[in-house]
Amino acid sequence: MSIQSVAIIGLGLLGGSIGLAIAEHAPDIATKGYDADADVRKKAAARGLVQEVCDSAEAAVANADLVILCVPVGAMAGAASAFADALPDGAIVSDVGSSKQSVIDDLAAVLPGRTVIPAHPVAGTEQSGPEAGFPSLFENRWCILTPPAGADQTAVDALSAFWERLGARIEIMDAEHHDLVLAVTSHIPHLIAYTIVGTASDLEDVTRSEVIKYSAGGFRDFTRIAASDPTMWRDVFLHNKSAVLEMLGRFTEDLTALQRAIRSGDGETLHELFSRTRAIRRGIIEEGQDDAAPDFGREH
Ligand SMILES: NC(=O)c1ccc[n+]([C@@H]2O[C@H](COP(=O)([O-])OP(=O)(O)OC[C@H]3O[C@@H](n4cnc5c(N)ncnc54)[C@H](O)[C@@H]3O)[C@@H](O)[C@H]2O)c1
Ligand SMILES: O=C(O)C(=O)C[C@]1(C(=O)O)C=C[C@@H](O)C=C1
Repeated sequence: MSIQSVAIIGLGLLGGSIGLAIAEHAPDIATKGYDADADVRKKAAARGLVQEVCDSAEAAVANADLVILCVPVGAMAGAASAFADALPDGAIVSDVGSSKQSVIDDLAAVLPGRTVIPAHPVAGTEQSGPEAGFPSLFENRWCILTPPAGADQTAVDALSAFWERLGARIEIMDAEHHDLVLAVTSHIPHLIAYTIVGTASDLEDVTRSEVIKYSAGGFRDFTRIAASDPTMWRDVFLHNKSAVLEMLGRFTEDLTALQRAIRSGDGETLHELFSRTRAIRRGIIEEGQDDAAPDFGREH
């Protein structure tokens, strides 16, 4: 089975990038798209993100052999219900959501008996919307597929081949493992970045001085991702709740140990940790992994 016709639901950063990447890397594939926001549809048409921008989700999926949901994880069920009755027989439904178990549960409920193969391209930026997409977003990036137990292998192979055409590297993982790994490598870093910007900003009120204005390079490097879309990230934390809370617990314990070391003047502990983590971070850069996802380890 090879993918000939793709419908993209949600034409923001991810949906737009998929449309542009298909046009560049797989121009034989036909593309249609739909977004719930009329203004986004207008901008998507103007930028040519897909060949045809439709006025309904049902029109977009007619004749599609792959439908990709590119909406916030909290909107997946609603977006899929809108086209459920028009989905062609045999079509694969996938998504790009940043958490996976909740998407599997939500799509199984609204698309019973249909072929659903969730995916997560681990590639993005702090930008969002129809102006933000670009065709090289997925090149040399991981795309993690989390097929549910008993998933149709032909569909998994077809979806893998599709993402490979866009330049991605494929990893197959179970959804629970995905959600734990991404909690620590992506979700908690965003939470910390959002928090520290809020803390620094609140400090301006206390000190009556312009803390953010004088923020140094470290703060700026570290907080780029705090400019990310609030709806997307609200949904990630609400839908990957247990994995985030588990990893946040571990992180908090490590942070508390450092707090203790600072309070007690334990320089040895601080130096040992900073040396170890510097080597790990430098290793990521030297191995050329800086632009790709970390090594997730293989469970399969
Ligand atoms: N931004 C990233 O770095 C990144 C990376 C990988 C995966 N993701 C995931 O990709 C998905 C999309 O993120 P994005 O960055 O493209 O967001 P975005 O805000 O740029 O685009 C999302 C679009 O979905 C539309 N939408 C919302 N509800 C809809 C509905 N019911 N039907 C149709 N359209 C609807 C919105 O109008 C918006 O245009 C999210 O699930 C996110 O977790 C994001
Ligand atoms: O580079 C960024 O700006 C991102 O936040 C991208 C990023 C990440 O955390 O790596 C964000 C969310 C995703 O689901 C995948 C990628």
